[in-house]
Amino acid sequence: MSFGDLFSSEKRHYHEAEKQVKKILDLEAEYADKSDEQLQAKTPELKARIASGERLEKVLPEAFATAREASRRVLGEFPYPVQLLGGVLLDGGDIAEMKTGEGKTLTAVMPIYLNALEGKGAHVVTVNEYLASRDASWMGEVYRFLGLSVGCNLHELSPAQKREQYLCDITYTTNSELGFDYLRDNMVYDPKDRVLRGLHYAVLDEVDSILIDEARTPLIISGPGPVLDQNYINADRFAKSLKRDADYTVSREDNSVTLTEAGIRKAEKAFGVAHLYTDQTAELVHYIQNALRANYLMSRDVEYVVGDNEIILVDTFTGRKMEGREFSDGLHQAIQAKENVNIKQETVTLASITYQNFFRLYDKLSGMTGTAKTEEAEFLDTYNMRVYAIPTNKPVRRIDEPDQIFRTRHEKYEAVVKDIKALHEKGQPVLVGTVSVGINEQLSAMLKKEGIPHQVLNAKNDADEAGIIAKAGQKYAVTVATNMAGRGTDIRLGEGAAELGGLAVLGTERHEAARIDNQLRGRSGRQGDPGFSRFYVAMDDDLFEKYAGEEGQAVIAHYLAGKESDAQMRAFADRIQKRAEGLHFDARRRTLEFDNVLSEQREVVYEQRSRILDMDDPSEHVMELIRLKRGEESEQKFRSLTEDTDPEILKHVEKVVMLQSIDRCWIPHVDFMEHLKQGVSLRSYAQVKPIDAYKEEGYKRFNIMMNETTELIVSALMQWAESQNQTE
Ligand SMILES: Nc1ncnc2c1ncn2[C@@H]1O[C@H](COP(=O)(O)OP(=O)(O)OP(=O)(O)O)[C@@H](O)[C@H]1O
Repeated sequence: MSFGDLFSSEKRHYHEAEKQVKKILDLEAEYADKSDEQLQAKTPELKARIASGERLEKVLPEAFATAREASRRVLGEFPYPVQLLGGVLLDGGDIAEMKTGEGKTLTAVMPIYLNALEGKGAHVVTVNEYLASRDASWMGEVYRFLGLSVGCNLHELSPAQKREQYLCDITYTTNSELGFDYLRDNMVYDPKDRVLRGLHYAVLDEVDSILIDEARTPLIISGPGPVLDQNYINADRFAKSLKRDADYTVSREDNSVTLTEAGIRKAEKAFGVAHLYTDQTAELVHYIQNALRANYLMSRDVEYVVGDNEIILVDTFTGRKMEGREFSDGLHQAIQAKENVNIKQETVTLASITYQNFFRLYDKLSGMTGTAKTEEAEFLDTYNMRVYAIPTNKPVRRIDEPDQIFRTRHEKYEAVVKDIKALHEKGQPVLVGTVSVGINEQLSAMLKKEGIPHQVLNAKNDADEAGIIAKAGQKYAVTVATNMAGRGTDIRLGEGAAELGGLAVLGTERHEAARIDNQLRGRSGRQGDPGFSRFYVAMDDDLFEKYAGEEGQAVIAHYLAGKESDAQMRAFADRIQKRAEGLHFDARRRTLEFDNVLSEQREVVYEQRSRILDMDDPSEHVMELIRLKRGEESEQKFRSLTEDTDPEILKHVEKVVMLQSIDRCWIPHVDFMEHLKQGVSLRSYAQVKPIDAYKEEGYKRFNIMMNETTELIVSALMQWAESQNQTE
């Protein structure tokens, strides 16, 4: 599809949505005349029509008109036409960009009501639990009035309670709780322990936070790894018994230790294996290799020091200790064995998924936010969601001033404080945005010195902050907040504040994404309120130090020498911000590419697990595996061994054993992918080898594992059967 086509398809789509809005508006008077009972009767009626095959698109105007009228009666809020437009686009599986204070919470009610009528569950996903609970109880009144059930899924709930929430027609929850529930559901041993029932339709509130900002770090469930102490100790003992050059050689150039032929023979003898390098001995080789590296490449007090029963890494460039950091992939444990300190248990990743791949599992996904247009291409490319900018209910009156440019941060903060003081003296409310908590506190100290009373927020307590930020529009209020603080709460102007010019937003630094800057600006000027926003930029800001590069530093030097104008530096700041955005985009892309490898396999494994979980009688499957792997004779033997066992118990055991085998094969694979991802030189991995190479490697390993799975199932069952035989 060319851009031109895309553009016209978007226009067509938008046009269709407008037509739907008109239909909803046409129903306004008719629905206003209905009694409560008549309005409530629409729910079963529409449900039945959808169940008998009527298309959602067809039912939409009536469903929206119903929810709209119910909102008026229950909440006293009647959705504006622009909210209807936003709602229709949400139903279409796209992103509605609606400015702060336009009433996104209410907008979502209509498409959620409509999609819940299908009876498969509709989810509203927010970024924190405070918002989920607030919106569930606030909007919940409308749904309940219309006869639908509403749940709120929170972290603290038990599986049984969670299940109850997900069984409601509509469920409010957070992105992380939802993702973890999905992963946990795929790790259960009894289908009754699952909490979710499919992923049907979701509206993501603050969709850019969820799908862009949080998309860099996947959701990971980890658990204790195998206890390996003895293996490390054995390998260490073996390594220490070797003689340099006779049994092993060291190459400092490529930082490696290699066993000689004699060394290999010794290893085979020491560990009782016929051949050291085979498929079955890979794990052993790994232990030996780590023990060799620990003993002959890593030097105490150079690469690490031994602390209070622990190994502490040393940065070999600066000589500084790196507390809390560890060598990966077993080397740390090998060094612990070498130095005879406690061997920490390893952790393994039991399951992981990126938000990208998780949310793509929904039949239909939509989202809303104040700021998405800047990331339009990524939304389309990654999620196949289009971004529509919804016009505001009233024209925006806020004035966005050009950035103020300073030579140094010091000068900048002095100017910020001076401006806050002036605004505060006349009573105009001020919201000061900072990128980091550190700056937040520094500014607060400066304000204290000036005797300016103020509130400080740094996204640590969502519920308290919502209360504070809601008051940021009062006369004389000065609020210093990090970007994320109190998100999702809109700021209404207090009495007399509009006459003073409305809320003043001062951004003390340009963020690494323009989108986040826009979010801050958008805090002011809601529903046609007056207000202004202004950013302060200094040449030694983090943004430039991190992303300007050499040529950028030259531009800055020019400016400092008086050779560039402020206007040129504004354009320069835009350019550097774009560069930062590009790099972050690349990072998300890479995370996703790694996860894509896992994703296809996750599908197979989770499906296999599900199939086993849902099996009434796994015996047939087990028999087939045995027949396949071991032949008729084993089958006979197995049957005779298990003949007297209670068939119900046998079924249960067979199931659990099969599930465990799948997990045992799957987990190291996930962990392997994690290693790749977390590897120090992730970037070099991606540069040196094309991603496809990893994919192939993944498949290869996976195939082996699937074969092993069958092996494991069979041998575990045989073992179990034999033990049964002995005890009887
Ligand atoms: N149609 C309406 N009529 C009257 N009040 C409304 C309407 N829609 C929303 N509101 C009110 O407007 C305020 C802002 O709503 P909401 O918090 O949903 O805004 P928002 O778009 O989500 O903003 P934010 O970006 O802060 O999340 C709320 O107090 C809500 O009650």
